[in-house]
Amino acid sequence: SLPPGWEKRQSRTNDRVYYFNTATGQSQWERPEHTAFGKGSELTQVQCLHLLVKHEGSRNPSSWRSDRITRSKEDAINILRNYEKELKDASDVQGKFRELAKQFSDCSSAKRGGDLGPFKRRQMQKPFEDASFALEVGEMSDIVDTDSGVHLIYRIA
Ligand SMILES: N=C(N)NCCC[C@H](NC(=O)[C@@H]1CCC/C1=C/[C@H](COP(=O)(O)O)NC=O)C(N)=O
Repeated sequence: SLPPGWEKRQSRTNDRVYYFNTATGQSQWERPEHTAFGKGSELTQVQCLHLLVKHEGSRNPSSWRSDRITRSKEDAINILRNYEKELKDASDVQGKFRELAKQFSDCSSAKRGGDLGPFKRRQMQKPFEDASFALEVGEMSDIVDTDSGVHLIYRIA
């Protein structure tokens, strides 16, 4: 399928197909490889999965998994590093991510495979927002640290 923001159109002058960039309004013959909202243009919203591991310093150290989360931040990071290794070896990264988030994420989004739904800037804590908006679709973050705990983020849209 085409990268987000592009439309395939039929040229009237000759029966060739061309590609229309709905973000900039320009057209081109070549099939686009990158999203129409290139690095330059401002992304207004993204959709990400996340896997949150809380620790004793989390702003809300409890979750559907545990009434009182007492693990150290260091242990939380080590736990995420193990998931990160598993994900990097996975053939279906998104499927594996949803599976791990469902089982282990300390966020209520676990029941949706870690899916937070689409969000705009200024909705999530800043480190999470910055990491999410810097990802390409299909890319996973490094470990991200917020007041909620430590996260892995996977951008899906
Ligand atoms: N718009 C959507 N879907 N929900 C509102 C999100 C509010 C936002 N939340 C976060 O930034 C944390 C870090 C990234 C995800 C997230 C989820 C937190 C993590 O768990 P908690 O620390 O709250 O116990 N659980 C839900 O909010 C915030 N500004 O506090």
